[in-house]
Amino acid sequence: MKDGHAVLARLAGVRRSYGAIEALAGIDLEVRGGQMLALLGPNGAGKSTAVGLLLGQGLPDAGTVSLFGRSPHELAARRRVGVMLQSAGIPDTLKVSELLALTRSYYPNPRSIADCVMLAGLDGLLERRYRQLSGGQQRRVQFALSVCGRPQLLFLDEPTTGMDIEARRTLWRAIRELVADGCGVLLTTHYLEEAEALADRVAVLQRGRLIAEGSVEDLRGHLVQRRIRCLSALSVERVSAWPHVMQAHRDDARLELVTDAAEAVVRRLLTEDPALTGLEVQRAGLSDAFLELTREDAREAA
Ligand SMILES: Nc1ncnc2c1ncn2[C@@H]1O[C@H](COP(=O)(O)OP(=O)(O)OP(=O)(O)O)[C@@H](O)[C@H]1O
Repeated sequence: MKDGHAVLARLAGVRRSYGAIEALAGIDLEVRGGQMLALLGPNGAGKSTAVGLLLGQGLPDAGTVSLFGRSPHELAARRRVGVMLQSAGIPDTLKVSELLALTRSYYPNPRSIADCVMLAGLDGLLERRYRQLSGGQQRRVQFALSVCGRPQLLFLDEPTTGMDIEARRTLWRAIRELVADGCGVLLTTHYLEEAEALADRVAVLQRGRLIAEGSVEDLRGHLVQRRIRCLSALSVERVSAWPHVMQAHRDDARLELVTDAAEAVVRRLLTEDPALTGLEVQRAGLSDAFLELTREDAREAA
């Protein structure tokens, strides 16, 4: 099953406009086997347009789109793909077992029902009608349907929306197993925590352009900022005037600072307030990096 990290899907120099709206302004993107790429971006950034082109919905105005080295319009390429989209269009009067049987019948070498039940956590749901399931249970069935054909490439659009913590953990475990087994995954999500937990690579789209791409670590590395929290009587006005303090605010007794020179600022805090307690220094997470990247890009555009 494994063949290194071969490119399974590629967008090269892709442009796509809807009338005057440029949804994709020339992007290059690759999804590789055995890896998860998380595609992030604010609303309207062009994520669905990019995924749609890879699924053979429409054609780019310029550039090339390929799936397994073929056109996404070829059935042979699409057969190797699994899709879990938000708008699932599932015949909802059918039982879960019937939905699985129907979907499995489209594929030459489907997973067994038992495997699907285990992967997606469908215990006890097979004889229930789809429309009588809770939102989170329906998402699990959608996941099972997307993987039952043993796809080599899986598209997941906000897969854990509406799931409780336990169901989300089960799904994350299943996705990790698939990736370890060589499957390539393209995840689009607004849950940065999910991208942080699962993705090997992250690409950030904004206004149709790719503004950052790399590992979660690379993106975090973009940020030199640290967040310092402590219990201190020092005033916000006073610490705001110190070099390298970029933001300061107070929440009751708690003082919170953002700085690009944490060590120097911590030293000064301790010197100027020997009574200081509860010191915490936090590294920025993916969500901080994402916010800063998109803000920076918006500033440049303005
Ligand atoms: N069929 C369409 N007709 C006209 N404009 C469209 C169409 N589809 C998308 N757009 C526009 O193209 C841009 C990119 O939309 P797209 O749906 O790809 O963004 P997205 O990143 O998936 O957003 P979201 O996070 O809100 O789902 C938006 O400005 C959107 O309004």
